[in-house]
Amino acid sequence: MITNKNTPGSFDYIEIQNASANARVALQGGHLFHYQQLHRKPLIWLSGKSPFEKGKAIRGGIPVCWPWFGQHPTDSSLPQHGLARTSLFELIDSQEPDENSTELLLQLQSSAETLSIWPYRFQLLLKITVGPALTLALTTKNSDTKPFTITSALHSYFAIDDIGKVSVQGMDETEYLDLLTNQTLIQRGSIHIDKEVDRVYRKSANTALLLDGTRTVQIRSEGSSSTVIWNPWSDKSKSMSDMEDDSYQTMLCIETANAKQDARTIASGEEHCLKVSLTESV
Ligand SMILES: O=P(O)(O)OC[C@H]1O[C@H](O)[C@H](O)[C@@H](O)[C@@H]1O
Repeated sequence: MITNKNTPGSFDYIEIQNASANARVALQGGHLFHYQQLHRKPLIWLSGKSPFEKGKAIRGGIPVCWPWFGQHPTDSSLPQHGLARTSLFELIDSQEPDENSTELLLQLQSSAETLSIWPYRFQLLLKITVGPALTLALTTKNSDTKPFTITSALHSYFAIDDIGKVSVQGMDETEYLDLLTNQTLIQRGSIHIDKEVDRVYRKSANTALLLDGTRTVQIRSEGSSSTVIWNPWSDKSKSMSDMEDDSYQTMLCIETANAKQDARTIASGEEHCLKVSLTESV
């Protein structure tokens, strides 16, 4: 079942319920902010202090960072993580192929407003499939006459039981850029988090595993060879108005990205798809 809903502040979202899972997707940002398999805990984390306000990004869920990830490369006055996450997408198609699966197709197209921030014509399509797995496929189509270069991320916030028990597998021997120190290092073994972490793993494998002591999540990426791992830890959580002080203990971002050297140049008329598929097992 697909239902149009809105919060008391008139923040529009779509609620999906089928035989295997339920989910919620805001039209602002094409932002999935809830996904939960039947009889399981939510897989995707959402801050209890997240604003649902027009023009402000939701804290949690899977923000679409596009057409740049992080700070704009030349103009730091432009919004962090690009223009998509605060722009209004439209729902252009929805399907319920069987009782276990629901598909939404959302679109953002260039407009006078986007052109004033980023001077290229584009069509951005986000296909979200809610079922036993959660899949997001973000397709960038260049409808301009000149090529453009994007960085981007499907910035997934995972709900976890206890950050102290988390390990992320699949990055052994992978080079990463530590965004906190600007050092390039090599990962040895699994990733464990015991402090603030903000890293871009380069040439990362297509599959990573997140284990938190109670469940395992398989993260399969396509069209991406960079993965961002982020946990703000205690001090930064306290400094962020949209996070609860101890929320760093129950969330971890593992972001399927085209970040840093993994930027993609798309020729006029061409397209690029960044995709992630999440499957949970106990
Ligand atoms: O606060 P936001 O703009 O949502 O960004 C949240 C985080 O996103 C990514 O993980 C970046 O690598 C971090 O540097 C940033 O702090």
